[in-house]
Amino acid sequence: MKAVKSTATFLRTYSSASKYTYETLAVSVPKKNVYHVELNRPAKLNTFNLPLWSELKQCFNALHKEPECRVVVLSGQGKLFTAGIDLNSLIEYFSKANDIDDPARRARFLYDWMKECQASVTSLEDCTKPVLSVVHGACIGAGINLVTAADVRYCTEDAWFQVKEVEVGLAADVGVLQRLPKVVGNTSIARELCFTARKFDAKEALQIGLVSKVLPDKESALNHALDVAADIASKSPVAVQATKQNLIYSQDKSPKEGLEHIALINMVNHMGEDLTKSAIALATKGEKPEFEDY
Ligand SMILES: CCC/C=C/C=C/C(=O)SCCNC(=O)CCNC(=O)[C@H](O)C(C)(C)COP(=O)(O)OP(=O)(O)OC[C@H]1O[C@@H](n2cnc3c(N)ncnc32)[C@H](O)[C@@H]1OP(=O)(O)O
Repeated sequence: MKAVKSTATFLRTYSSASKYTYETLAVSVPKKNVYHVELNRPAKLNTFNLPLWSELKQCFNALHKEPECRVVVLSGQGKLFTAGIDLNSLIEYFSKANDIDDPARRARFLYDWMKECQASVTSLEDCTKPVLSVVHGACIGAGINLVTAADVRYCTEDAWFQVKEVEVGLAADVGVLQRLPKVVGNTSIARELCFTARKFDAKEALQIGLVSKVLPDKESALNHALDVAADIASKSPVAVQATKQNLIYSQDKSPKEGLEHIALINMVNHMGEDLTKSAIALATKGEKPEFEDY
């Protein structure tokens, strides 16, 4: 089994990651054009405090614009992927809201916070680079909202999942209710998991289609994700990113609308060099082409 290289080695090799420095996230570039974003609050089980919500959005917005980034692998440092929202920050936030006497202003304060947290999760979809997520240990509450906004999910044999919000007394509000039914393509199981908040394991996650592969441990799961990411990164970034844009767009549109969307994107992209390069290489059985950053 290949070992995962240390972050220091990656940073030496691909120095552009040093631009991306955060309090709650670690960003490295383990392979050419592959960025690795790690939730980095291991002592607090990578729980979502205010800086993490905000930095996730900043990071994915920045990677969206980073020409050298073609694929993102998302994982968590420490013993598990994430234990969900930081309950202390949740309590602190509600106590701040309760200090606002006027109901209209209190409601606006709560609304604005929810919208910020939603935007943080949705930044994975807004980023046109494919996001491959790797869950190990546990993925609770906000975590399952997050990974359902990723393009691909892998997990380890020891992983478990929980849409825990109803146990915390709230209806999940950062994406899982909207995305999980589509991700698993089965509203009955999605609703059961959201209503009961029961834990489910890696085997069930694979069986319902939440994850596409279960790997023995974190090292093999990360290596697998990085290999898939490197394969995607070797392809035309113009083609890959248009594919993601259209898959996301088509999720809640008719085939006709989705087809119109891809026709509009491709009428521009078909004039680009990547199509010609790829077609010539395939037709002549030539070498795999290299593509410019995008
Ligand atoms: C508008 C936004 C809306 C978003 C909503 C999102 C909702 C949710 O995410 S609901 C889910 C909330 N999360 C939980 O209920 C999980 C709570 N944690 C646990 O059940 C256990 O910690 C767990 C089973 C994950 C792991 O247990 P273990 O025995 O291995 O570790 P612990 O000793 O419990 O935890 C280690 C330290 O982490 C702190 N911690 C764990 N979870 C949270 C959390 N959710 N919020 C804040 N802090 C957490 C725990 O207190 C320990 O800290 P310390 O005592 O300082 O070592």
